Amino acid sequence: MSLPRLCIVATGGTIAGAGARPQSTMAYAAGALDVAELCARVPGLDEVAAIQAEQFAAIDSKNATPAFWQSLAARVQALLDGGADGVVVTHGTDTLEETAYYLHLALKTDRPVVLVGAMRPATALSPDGPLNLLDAVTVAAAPQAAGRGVLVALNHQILCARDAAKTNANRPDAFAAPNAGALGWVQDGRVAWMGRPERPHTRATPFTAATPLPQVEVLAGYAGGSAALIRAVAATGARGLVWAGTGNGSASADAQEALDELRQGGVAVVRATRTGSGCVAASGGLPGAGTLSPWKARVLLMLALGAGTDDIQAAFDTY
Ligand SMILES: NC(=O)C[C@H](N)C(=O)O
Repeated sequence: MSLPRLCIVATGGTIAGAGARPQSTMAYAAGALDVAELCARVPGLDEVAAIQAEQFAAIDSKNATPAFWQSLAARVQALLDGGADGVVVTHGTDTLEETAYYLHLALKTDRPVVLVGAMRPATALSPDGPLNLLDAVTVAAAPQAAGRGVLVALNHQILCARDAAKTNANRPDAFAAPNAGALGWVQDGRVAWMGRPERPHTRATPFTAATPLPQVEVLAGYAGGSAALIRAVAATGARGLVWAGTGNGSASADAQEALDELRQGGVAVVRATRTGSGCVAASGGLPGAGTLSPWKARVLLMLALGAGTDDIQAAFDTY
């Protein structure tokens, strides 16, 4: 039986990080190792799939931008259209959840696309990257991965790109899907599936890598926060603002007044929560982000505005 033909698209991050001190998970250069070195550190990779590897970028994911998402999506789409059976993207963990959700909404494919990263650099005493990469390739090679949209594989878990979130700054088990749980698990080279994404993704959205991504900002609510920051958004040229509100997306009386002014001035404002989990409904004339985190709500708001969507709440209720 022939092996699936997978592409590994490397973008940098700690998974490709190298530092001088083996105990350091802070002082290292993200993206220092190239994709050939990354693959060479994973014994057995070529027994799971026929791998074609390419270096797309070598960035720390804190420096990822919407333009980066678009060019990455265009490249992954080209590889899939060119006949790849699936794609694994190695990525820094800091903004992996944003890139993953963007790809989940913008790619037009049924084939598996799996994002993977690591919390410890490749030169650490016990790096988590090599097993994470082997697991991600194992997931992308699994026939049942097809049609589940973009997946995130780290620390044995398979998460839906819509729900995956970095929930810890240091630990190898940093990723979770607080509102949804795992779609599956990888253990000893075997994949156990637990669920499928409920909401439309990939082929079932109107978004593509060519959808414009207008500027959308995020501001957070906190005790004594200044409404002046909210008012200042109008002058930045932003088309949208995600309000990472306290509790269920609430805003102080001052903040609510400033948010209303912004909305009346034509900026699309969406309420989300700073709590890390839960569901935010529409309130006070503002649409609610539902179970999306503020960062994911920003991705969807950019795409919805870029696609000319009139009913923003409907987009949040759908995707
Ligand atoms: N663990 C990591 O990958 C963090 C790194 N700063 C990055 O996002 O590129």
